Amino acid sequence: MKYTVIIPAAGLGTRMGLGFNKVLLEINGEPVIKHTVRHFEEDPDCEAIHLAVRIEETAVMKELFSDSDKVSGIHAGGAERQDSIYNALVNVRGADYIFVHDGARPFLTNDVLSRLKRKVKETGAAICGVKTKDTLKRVVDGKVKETLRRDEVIAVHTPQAFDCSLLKQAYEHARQNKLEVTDDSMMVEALGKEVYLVESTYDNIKITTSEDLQLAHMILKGK
Ligand SMILES: Nc1ccn([C@@H]2O[C@H](COP(=O)(O)OP(=O)(O)OP(=O)(O)O)[C@@H](O)[C@H]2O)c(=O)n1
Ligand SMILES: O=P(O)(O)OC[C@@H](O)[C@@H](O)[C@@H](O)CO
Repeated sequence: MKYTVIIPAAGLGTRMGLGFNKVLLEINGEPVIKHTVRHFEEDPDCEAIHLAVRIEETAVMKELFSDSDKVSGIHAGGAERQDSIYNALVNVRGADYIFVHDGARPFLTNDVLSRLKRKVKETGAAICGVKTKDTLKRVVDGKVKETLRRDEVIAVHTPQAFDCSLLKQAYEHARQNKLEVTDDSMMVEALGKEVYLVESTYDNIKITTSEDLQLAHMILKGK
């Protein structure tokens, strides 16, 4: 199967507190976004890579990927992650499948990618995630309302993989209905479509806060 990947990288990285976009932070001598994009550069099934970037960072991103044949679109990001992805998505043509992967998740593995490819081919909508290790409770105003059934709860990661026409339909529907989402699956779920889960790895972290950076260095050391 062949696919196109959209990588949103147009955040501010506010929770990292660096004062600049965390995807440009160097780990192991290279910006996070370079590590992330490499997984798709090296995957023969990935035909094209589309990035959504902050307008002020367009030049630096173009420079970072100037030697890439696969990075075929660098698009202006939007106010929210979903706006950034939309701006890239409307420019994707001729793809059967679209994968969406956070620019801030640099530790994807080939096994996770392979599982997603198999599942999306079979079903049209596949996401990845891991079982949670802690007990999970729903808490409102500091008071426990309920304990969730852990066998029914998953911490969801990216990539998330979809049939191209389904994802485009889901994004248009979300825009028309002003849906605010935190992942792409939520838009497809809103259409009433089934989304299937495959296993991710605990290392497939999103670099979000400064603790994640320490974790990132440990993951790299272990590789
Ligand atoms: N308007 C936005 C917001 C986020 N992202 C991207 O979406 C991914 C996941 O988002 P998140 O971890 O929330 O990143 P930031 O928005 O940068 O972080 P923060 O919320 O702390 O500012 C990141 O690769 C980020 O660059 C994006 O492309 N456009
Ligand atoms: O923290 P935010 O809500 O900005 O972004 C979260 C998303 O990136 C996240 O839901 C996916 O990576 C899937 O976990």
